[in-house]
Amino acid sequence: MESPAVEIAGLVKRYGRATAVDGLTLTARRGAVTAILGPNGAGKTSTIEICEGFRRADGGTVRVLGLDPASRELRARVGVMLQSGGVPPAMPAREWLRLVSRFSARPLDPEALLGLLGLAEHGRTPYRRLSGGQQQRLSLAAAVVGRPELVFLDEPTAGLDPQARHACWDLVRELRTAGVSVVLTTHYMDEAERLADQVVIIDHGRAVADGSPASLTGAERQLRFRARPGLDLDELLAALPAGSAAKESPAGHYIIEGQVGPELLATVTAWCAAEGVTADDLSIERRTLEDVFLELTGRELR
Ligand SMILES: Nc1ncnc2c1ncn2[C@@H]1O[C@H](COP(=O)(O)OP(=O)(O)OP(=O)(O)O)[C@@H](O)[C@H]1O
Repeated sequence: MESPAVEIAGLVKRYGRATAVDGLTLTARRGAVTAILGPNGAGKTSTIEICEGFRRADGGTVRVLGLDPASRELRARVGVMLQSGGVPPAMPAREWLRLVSRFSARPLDPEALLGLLGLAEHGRTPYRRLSGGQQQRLSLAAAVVGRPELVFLDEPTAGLDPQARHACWDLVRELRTAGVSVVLTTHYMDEAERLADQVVIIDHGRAVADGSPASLTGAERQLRFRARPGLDLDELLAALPAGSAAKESPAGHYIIEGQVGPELLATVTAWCAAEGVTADDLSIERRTLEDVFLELTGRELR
């Protein structure tokens, strides 16, 4: 049987006395997009860098395409998006991409990639004169130009404008269609929800949730509205059908769960009217990945 794209079991990474990754276990499937989410400092970059062979683990096992991450064989098979670029400052964008493509036996067309990522007009611009977002797109192009089997993308769309973000998403979808495995980290929940086949949420260096976006958010719908903070939810609950739940999170934002149908909707609006409360932005929605993320990882800043 073909080995998974990435298989991590009981991974531990320490920096001095601090434990950044604390027994992380996850499997990223071949040909799928796996998104690793987690608050700042959760251990995402440490994990990715261990998979890329840039850092050593202090415990546990990591297999990338069935091999040790340090294996030389992986260099030609794995694409890595470097945050700092690793590009000589005076190197024009097109020349860099062409140079990187020559390391591969079957590269993608550098010109097509430049076009896809909106860099065609900047092909002659030295790397140091590209904007931050353009440099980032060039790093993304360089990670995939060698037609790798697996790509690691650490926050590929951080700081990109909406157009560039959509172009990046299109590229990731094209990679998946071509059978490439993609492992990415992101702080954008909508990005994970749109792109990922599998989402792994990590917190304090451990996986706290793992599954498809739909399985994590569930099928249940919620009724949401905004109103003045501090409504008496016990009183509201007493009026709702049995089995309902109500919470205020954050202040002034109300979420009602249960059998969300006409009866519940009518009861909530009637109760609000009786209280003299206007329910703003009333909507019926499924839980979002952001809801799940905040429930699992809390609201404290890291
Ligand atoms: N080289 C290092 N030396 C010491 N501590 C480090 C080093 N790299 C990371 N850490 C610490 O390890 C923890 C995990 O960092 P890591 O960069 O893996 O988190 P992350 O999930 O990628 O965070 P972010 O979302 O902010 O990028 C943090 O507390 C960080 O301060």
